[in-house]
Amino acid sequence: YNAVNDAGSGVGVLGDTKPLNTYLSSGTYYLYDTTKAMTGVIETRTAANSTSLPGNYSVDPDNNFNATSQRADVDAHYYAGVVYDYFKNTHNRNSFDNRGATIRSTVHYSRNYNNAFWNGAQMVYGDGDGTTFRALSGALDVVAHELTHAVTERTAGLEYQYQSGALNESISDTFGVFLDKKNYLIGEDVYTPNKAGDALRSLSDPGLYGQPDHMNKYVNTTADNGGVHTNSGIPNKAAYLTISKLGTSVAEKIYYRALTVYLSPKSNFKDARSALLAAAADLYGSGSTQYSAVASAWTQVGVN
Ligand SMILES: CCCCC[C@H](S)C(=O)N[C@@H](Cc1ccccc1)C(=O)N[C@@H](C)C(=O)O
Ligand SMILES: [Zn+2]
Repeated sequence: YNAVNDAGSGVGVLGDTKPLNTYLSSGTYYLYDTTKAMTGVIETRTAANSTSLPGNYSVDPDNNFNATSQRADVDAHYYAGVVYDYFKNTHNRNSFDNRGATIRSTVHYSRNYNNAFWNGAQMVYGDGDGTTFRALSGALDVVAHELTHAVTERTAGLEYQYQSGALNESISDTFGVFLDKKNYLIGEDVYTPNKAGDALRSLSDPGLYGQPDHMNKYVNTTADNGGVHTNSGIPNKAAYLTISKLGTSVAEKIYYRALTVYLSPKSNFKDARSALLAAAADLYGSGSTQYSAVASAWTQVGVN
């Protein structure tokens, strides 16, 4: 695309000011980013607390998106650009389809909606109820989580249930940590705004938030598509052990190669171990320290 961008600015969910790539048309500024080397654009819309998607474009008369009601829009737009840049610059992937597809986000979905999701076509964010969550697009790891679901859907296609679903969830959390490097927590910037220091999940200690961190604690349930948000703690712990040992820049190459070359729709945790080992072998050799670090991580969570 690379059309002219009308650089705007905005205030995000946490009250921080950030630059925005916007588009001027007939005297109105749109959250419509044409600056990326992609066929499509990055566009942000609002459902205005309805559940109808995709909703209308987020607009502003003076290119300063600083109204309180625009904070979720600002962060969804800005962080979508950050995640686009990450996949392009770090993994040479051009959007979730690797063909420059438009990245569409809709904020203000429903009322007091304590969640965010990828619906197969776009990202969708709730505002939270102000107690459990504040607007979910306010966290980079949430945006990375959701956009990674799109990448997973176009590559491994991990079925969203039982072990393949927990793996799907874990891949999204893991790339959330690859993007939001400040810690191994997930959702901390938007979870329980009135309570400091907690998070929705922890990769370093899944047990802190009620998740298993070893196969012998796997939860057999039909709830939540077979416990995909619970059992993700096991591959999440393996990811933590891998990242803390090898560093982000090595770990993210192993994970991206496993996701795009070796994992498939019905892959379970054991298949994930094999996929990550195969990727590590391709990248660093089967006798490498990287390879043995991956093997050790999965052995430590009881997946051999
Ligand atoms: C609509 C049904 C729910 C779909 C699940 C989406 S992909 C999901 O996993 N959402 C994340 C949102 C998130 C991500 C990172 C940090 C905080 C919150 C999620 O973990 N949702 C939890 C609350 C859940 O659905 O149990
Ligand atoms: Zn998810």
